[in-house]
Amino acid sequence: MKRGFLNKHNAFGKASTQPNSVIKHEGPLFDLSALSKEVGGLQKVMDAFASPKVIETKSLDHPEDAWILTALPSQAKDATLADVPDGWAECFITGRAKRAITSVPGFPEALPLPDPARPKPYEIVKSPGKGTGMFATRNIEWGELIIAERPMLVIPAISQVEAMAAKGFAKNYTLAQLRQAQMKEMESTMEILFNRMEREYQEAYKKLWNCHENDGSGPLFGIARTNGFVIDDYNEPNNPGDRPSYSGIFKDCSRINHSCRPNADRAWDSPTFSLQFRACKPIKKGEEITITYIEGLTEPTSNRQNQLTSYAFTCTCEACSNPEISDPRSKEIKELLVLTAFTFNPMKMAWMNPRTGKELNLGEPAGKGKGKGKKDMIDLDVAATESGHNMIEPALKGLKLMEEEGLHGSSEYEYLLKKVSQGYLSVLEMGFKEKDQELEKWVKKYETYQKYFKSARNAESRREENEKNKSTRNGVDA
Ligand SMILES: C[S@@+](CC[C@H](N)C(=O)[O-])C[C@H]1O[C@@H](n2cnc3c(N)ncnc32)[C@H](O)[C@@H]1O
Repeated sequence: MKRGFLNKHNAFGKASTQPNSVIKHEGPLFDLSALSKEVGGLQKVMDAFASPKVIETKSLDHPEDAWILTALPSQAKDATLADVPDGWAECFITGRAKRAITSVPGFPEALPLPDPARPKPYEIVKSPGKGTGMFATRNIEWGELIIAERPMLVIPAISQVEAMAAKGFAKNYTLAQLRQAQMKEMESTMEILFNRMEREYQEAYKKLWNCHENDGSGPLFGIARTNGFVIDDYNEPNNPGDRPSYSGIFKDCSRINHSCRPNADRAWDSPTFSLQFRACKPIKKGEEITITYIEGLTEPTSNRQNQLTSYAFTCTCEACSNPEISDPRSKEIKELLVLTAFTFNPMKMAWMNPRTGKELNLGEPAGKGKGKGKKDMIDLDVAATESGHNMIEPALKGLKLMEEEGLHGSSEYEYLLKKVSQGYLSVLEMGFKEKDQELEKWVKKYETYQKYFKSARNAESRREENEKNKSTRNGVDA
């Protein structure tokens, strides 16, 4: 892949951070309706595409739907990274998102240091066959914070760009024209954002990988599409399917390569305005630090490879290199995950899929007791005991298989830890005192997992907290 091509681009002028002034788009972002009437479509008139019209404003209070360019956390004019080592992001966001970001309690908190007593745990160096990557400079423990980093840029995620474009462009555009116009428009906005970036960030940005060089993305937007991490907060209401609306591009985090059996996990933390990565397996000095770029790590190898096509590489991780071992094991894990998701409904005396509300045809619930008979007298206690027993066995098996498969950093692993703990809790409540130690062991494991991997503060943690408060208020055990 060609590198260094960006140096020639005329967008890379003098660095000018404009921290306290806000640049606002004037009029609709994607109104190219006049051009769409041209015979031959937009292709013919690429140079005539409207560039975003921007006006400077000192106002800090913007209408909810206005698209603005702003630095967050805001900085003094001409601030440098030497003055503000935690950094800041040049953002292209709505007035609504800016309000949401800045109203998070504690914003902008200082970044946590990985471990002040120990040397920096990573370096960015060449990774054979993968360009550049992040490598451990010392042993890193399970759960340890590897890096907390603020984005250099925050821009609309691709699904949000599409939602905006669908609204703003003329109806008679073909899909290809629409895509072309989106790309052109985003590239123009990226040029303005880039020119606002601090000089050191500009240099780092230019060096990031671009796997969208030949699809019309434009050099700056191509880099953003290759290196963006979804920011799990501040969603726009017009984004279909409640998908994350924003994406962040990072100096170091964006260098982390993919593995289907990753050793690090990430979470967005709103008060510090940073993305945080923790080791989800012990990592040895010299080992590459990897994350997953895709969903569904228990999917078959071919599905995972398909999901990676937009990144233009073929994964060669342990699982992708040994599909004959990995695929059947992953299939079994998936089945166990489905099984443990079922709950026993004592009113119906049946196992229910909580998502579909349908009964599972498993036969009788396992275990001893009078609840075994389908039409027996309904006995909530017995049903709960059996539900616990039934949950423990598949969950333990799933955990073991996940460890063998190298998936013990995944959210499914946490889910199974919870299921085992719940299982032991329910059998203990029924008087099986000998299970006390087992319960303690698994609850401790689950809580330790949560302490590290659920420590970030974002929309998800707020939602979980609300649900917990709601169920406590209703007198239900949280
Ligand atoms: C976000 S960048 C990661 C950093 C990048 N390697 C670099 O040099 O800056 C994503 C790109 O890295 C490369 N990459 C990531 N994971 C890889 C892997 N497992 N094998 C080969 N290439 C990989 C691909 O080119 C991908 O498009």
